Amino acid sequence: MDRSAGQEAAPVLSARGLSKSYGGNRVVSDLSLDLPPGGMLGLIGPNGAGKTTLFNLLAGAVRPDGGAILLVGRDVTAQPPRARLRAGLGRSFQIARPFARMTVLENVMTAAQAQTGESALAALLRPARVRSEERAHAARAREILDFVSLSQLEGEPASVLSGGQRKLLELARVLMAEPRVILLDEPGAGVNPALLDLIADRIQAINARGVAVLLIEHNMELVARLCPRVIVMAAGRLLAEGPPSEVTARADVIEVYLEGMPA
Ligand SMILES: Nc1ncnc2c1ncn2[C@@H]1O[C@H](COP(=O)(O)OP(=O)(O)OP(=O)(O)O)[C@@H](O)[C@H]1O
Repeated sequence: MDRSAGQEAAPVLSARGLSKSYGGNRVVSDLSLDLPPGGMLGLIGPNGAGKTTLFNLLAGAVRPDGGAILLVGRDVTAQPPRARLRAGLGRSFQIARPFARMTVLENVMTAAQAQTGESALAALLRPARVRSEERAHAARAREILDFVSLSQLEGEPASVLSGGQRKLLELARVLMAEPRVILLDEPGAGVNPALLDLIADRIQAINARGVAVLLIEHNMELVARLCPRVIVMAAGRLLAEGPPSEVTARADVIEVYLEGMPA
């Protein structure tokens, strides 16, 4: 079979038959997905569908009961989050919790993948090298803060940031690790419309630089704006996949959303 014509590039991130139960409750069930390099895929579904648990599995925060996760073609299922981060997998959290007393700049710098400066011993033995690495991290953190429009707040404690600004800071922290794929958990939740526009624009810009994005989001306008394709999860399973307008018009998708609504 000739697969060269129209052949898609190998996925940057794949889930193969992932499952996870909590106390007999199957939260993720035989779930598979592929994220192509530089792709942008939405992950939608009603509350409790298992979306965040899937993120936890992909990022390594939770071990699956079954199935496998491949990052750039390598099986990382047994690897801890830090190793996956080093291999290029970044993630943001639904509830951004910056270090409140640290400055905005320091918050971004702590997300750098420390090399020499990671150990106190290195700081003692190679202080010049550690200092020069710190300067490089600060310069890069400033570039990223500029990119997310938080430069003016770099010296302020993170505690002064609004909800939307915290989401931007979270994005900046993810970028500091120079990921090739990012998992974004509800970047638009609780954000005012003006900042939402900025966040959407920045996510698009990150994706345009070749970073693949898997995005959990309840705001369907935002999903439709950002994602050419979405997958729908319901009760831990993959229910549907396709362009947002097609998927959200499906009767089975509408039904699972309605089931979660108060009567
Ligand atoms: N650590 C845990 N222990 C027990 N049950 C859990 C745990 N984590 C998640 N669950 C359960 O798994 C189910 C799926 O939760 P999850 O947070 O993954 O859903 P979600 O699709 O992200 O929901 P939402 O859109 O509300 O964030 C829920 O019923 C939740 O209570």
